[in-house]
Amino acid sequence: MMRLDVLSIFPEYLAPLELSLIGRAQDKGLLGLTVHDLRDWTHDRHRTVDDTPYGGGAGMVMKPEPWGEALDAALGAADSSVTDPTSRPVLIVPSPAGEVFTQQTARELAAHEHLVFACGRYEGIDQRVVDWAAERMEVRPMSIGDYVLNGGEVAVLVMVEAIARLLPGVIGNPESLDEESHEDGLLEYPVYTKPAVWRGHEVPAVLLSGDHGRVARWRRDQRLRRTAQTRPDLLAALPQDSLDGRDREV
Ligand SMILES: N#Cc1c(-c2ccc3cc[nH]c3c2)n[nH]c1N
Repeated sequence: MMRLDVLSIFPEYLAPLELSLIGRAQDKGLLGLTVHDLRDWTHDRHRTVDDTPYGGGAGMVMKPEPWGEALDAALGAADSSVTDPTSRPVLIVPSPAGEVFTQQTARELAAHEHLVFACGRYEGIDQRVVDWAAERMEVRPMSIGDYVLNGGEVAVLVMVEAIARLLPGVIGNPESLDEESHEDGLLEYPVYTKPAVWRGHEVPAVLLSGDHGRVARWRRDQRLRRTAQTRPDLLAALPQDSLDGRDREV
């Protein structure tokens, strides 16, 4: 069972992870999620987690001491002598300066036994926390996209959902993971359900034909057209042998 620990000064921000698929996966014992309040590792009356930046500048920086104690607790008796990389904890630090989180990243991280997420706020976490942690475990500063958020919690919601849904048993029908956007480099095909006509818009006739071969070819064509139109960069990145000659004529 994968273990996920999330450290934040706003633990209630992670409440949505108790819902739906992720919540049911926890109930089924497919993953273990613990959200920690970073302030539990402060020792002053005001439960202080931030201070002014060395070198001056606007805003505040998150103090290293609470993070050090919180990570000690989250890592517990993590056995640093373990050689299998997927058995060692990974510390994921949401940051606009991190590597971009993609479906490939989600697949990689879904293979690990223990992920720890450190949600920063203010101007960020004192860099020494990352440097200290990197002496003990894999540390991956991670960005969910080229825009600026106010903290790491939203990014953790995104990453945990993208990772957890790949774990065996979390998604009811694992076949629904196939042909999803970004799973194999192409965008997904358009989907339709009843009624056959809605506000003058008809379902494509091929989908009513009962000819599974034709439907499969149509869906493949739609994926290629959509990708070429909306994300040509993804087409360009596809391995040469993944598109047959016909595909290239899209
Ligand atoms: N991941 C990610 C982020 C962030 C981010 C993450 C953490 C903090 C802590 C203070 N400000 C933050 C912004 N902004 N944009 C992204 N893609």
